[in-house]
Amino acid sequence: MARKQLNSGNAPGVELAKAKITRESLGNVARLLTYLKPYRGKFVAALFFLFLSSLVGLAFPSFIGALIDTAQGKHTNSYLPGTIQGILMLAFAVLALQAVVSYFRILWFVNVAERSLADIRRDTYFKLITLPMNFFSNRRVGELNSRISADLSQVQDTLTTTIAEMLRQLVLFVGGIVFMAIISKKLVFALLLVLPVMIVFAVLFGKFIKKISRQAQDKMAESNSIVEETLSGISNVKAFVNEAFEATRYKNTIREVADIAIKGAKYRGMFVSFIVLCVFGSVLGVIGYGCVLVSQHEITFGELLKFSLYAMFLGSSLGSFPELFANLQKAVGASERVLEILGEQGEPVSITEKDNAVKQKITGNLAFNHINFAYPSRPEVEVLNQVSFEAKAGQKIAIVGPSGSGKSTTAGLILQFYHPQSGEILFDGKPASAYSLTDIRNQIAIVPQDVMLFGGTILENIAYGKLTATKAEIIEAAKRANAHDFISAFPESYETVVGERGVKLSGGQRQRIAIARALLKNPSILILDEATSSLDSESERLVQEALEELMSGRTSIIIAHRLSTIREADRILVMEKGQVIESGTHQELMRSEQGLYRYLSGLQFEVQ
Ligand SMILES: Nc1ncnc2c1ncn2[C@@H]1O[C@H](COP(=O)(O)OP(=O)(O)OP(=O)(O)O)[C@@H](O)[C@H]1O
Repeated sequence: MARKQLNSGNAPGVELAKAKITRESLGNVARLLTYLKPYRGKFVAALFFLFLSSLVGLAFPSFIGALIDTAQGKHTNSYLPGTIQGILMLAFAVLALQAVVSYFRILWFVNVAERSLADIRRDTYFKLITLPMNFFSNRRVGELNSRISADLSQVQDTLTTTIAEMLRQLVLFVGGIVFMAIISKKLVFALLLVLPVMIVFAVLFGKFIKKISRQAQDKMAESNSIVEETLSGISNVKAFVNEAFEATRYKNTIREVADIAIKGAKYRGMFVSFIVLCVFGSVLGVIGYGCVLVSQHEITFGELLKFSLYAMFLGSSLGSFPELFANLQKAVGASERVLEILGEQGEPVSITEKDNAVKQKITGNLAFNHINFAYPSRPEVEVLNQVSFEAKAGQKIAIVGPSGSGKSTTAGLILQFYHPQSGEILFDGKPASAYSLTDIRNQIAIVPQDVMLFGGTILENIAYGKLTATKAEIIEAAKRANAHDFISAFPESYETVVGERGVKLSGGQRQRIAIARALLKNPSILILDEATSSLDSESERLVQEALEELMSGRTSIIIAHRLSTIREADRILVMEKGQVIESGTHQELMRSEQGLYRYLSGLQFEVQ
């Protein structure tokens, strides 16, 4: 039977989909096996030791048979000593060899698998974080996460356990047949008569079971995503009093999972019963026939015992194949999903820190020239239509407009998260393509609506803007961002842990941390995505002051929700349905009586 896993993988409990084993899928997996290359010496040694230990395992029935025969005064095996003592001594020596070999085989297999898996994990992660935004908009975080955790753990299990076990069982199977044939061809012939029928039946049955377990896995994934969505949006669930709705939704899918799994278990149970009945039943029949041969003095009693032990090896290795094969199928599926990521085209960004130094400086001139854009996931919906504007270095450009008009999309294009289908984005008069992606993003900072803080300390969170910053630089940035005072008020000051397991910061405090982060980055172009939720007036004043400090001397693109904050902007672009329909200063735009800006201003004035 398949052994317990020997590694750090966390695959148990996560049922992974299996894939068809075809020449193509095996070819794919072979691509992952190239990760074994640096460790091939150890891997080959482990394989050899595995082979050796399996082979040595095959010697035991011979020892036992020979012991019985010798006790009865017969010397049936000319390769072994003729005395009980001699056989025992040799058997113990082989046992000791087996112990040593087994130790190294496990150690080396795990060693190779863990190291190569760490390499695959690293590459997959590197690939993931350099993939374009479009890749992420089409996938769920949970699904991607499971590729790195569950899928790779399955591959790991296969490398450390399944492959080894398959080889071991194969050696026992083939070796068993050969040794049995040496004892009695007639008996082996009898055994081989029943085997092929059982194998064909087992394969067909296995396919059927696979289909059912796939259904269960799909349903399970559905129920997992309910949990994930509900928990990550728990405040929404509570606010809408939708606990009952979510509970029913989850209860129903989970019941379906159970129903399908039970249906699967029924057939799996039948499958196991079949194996037990047929495999062991036929072994029993064959041994019965062996007894007849002993009574006719064709073989000795010791040889029959030896044969029976080999037959048991054969039975157990046959019994273990379905599970091992299923594991292999899962690993093939898992590898294909991992390879899918590894095969994606990443963005040309560097993942080595030393390549991140700015090579081409941008002073801060930015222009959009007749930009047309549709998201790759929805190519038929034009989100930006002929958008043109210019921001000279140091200017403040505000973008206003109703929800869905394309403001955040414009920011995404500046950051090169996406690329326009037509038109050009120019930095200092040169097209974006003339710069490396790293150079552009290194010289732009964004203060987003929802500031994301990592689960580390405040110091680390500010340092995210410039990883090489000294503590003095970080404190200086925090001071300029009006954040130093509130940070110092915490008992652990800059070492205070924030995020899920730490202090919860208020919206205004988070924004000031984001501003400090941006100050530290010292960008030429700044994108401010103004928070829609309003802060209390003191907090608002502190944030506004910090923003003024941040904006001074840089090109700022302000996505504004409150028109009161952008009166001083050099130009205001008014967007509607992906088009810039008005542009000018606050005064200019207010003069246009029928203008959208004036209308929106009026609305906000009424609300305030
Ligand atoms: N990743 C995406 N894939 C496909 N369509 C998107 C994507 N992101 C936004 N859109 C669509 O693009 C349009 C413009 O969205 P955008 O977020 O730029 O608007 P916005 O003006 O910033 O709105 P808001 O003020 O509500 O933030 C919307 O119709 C939106 O549905």
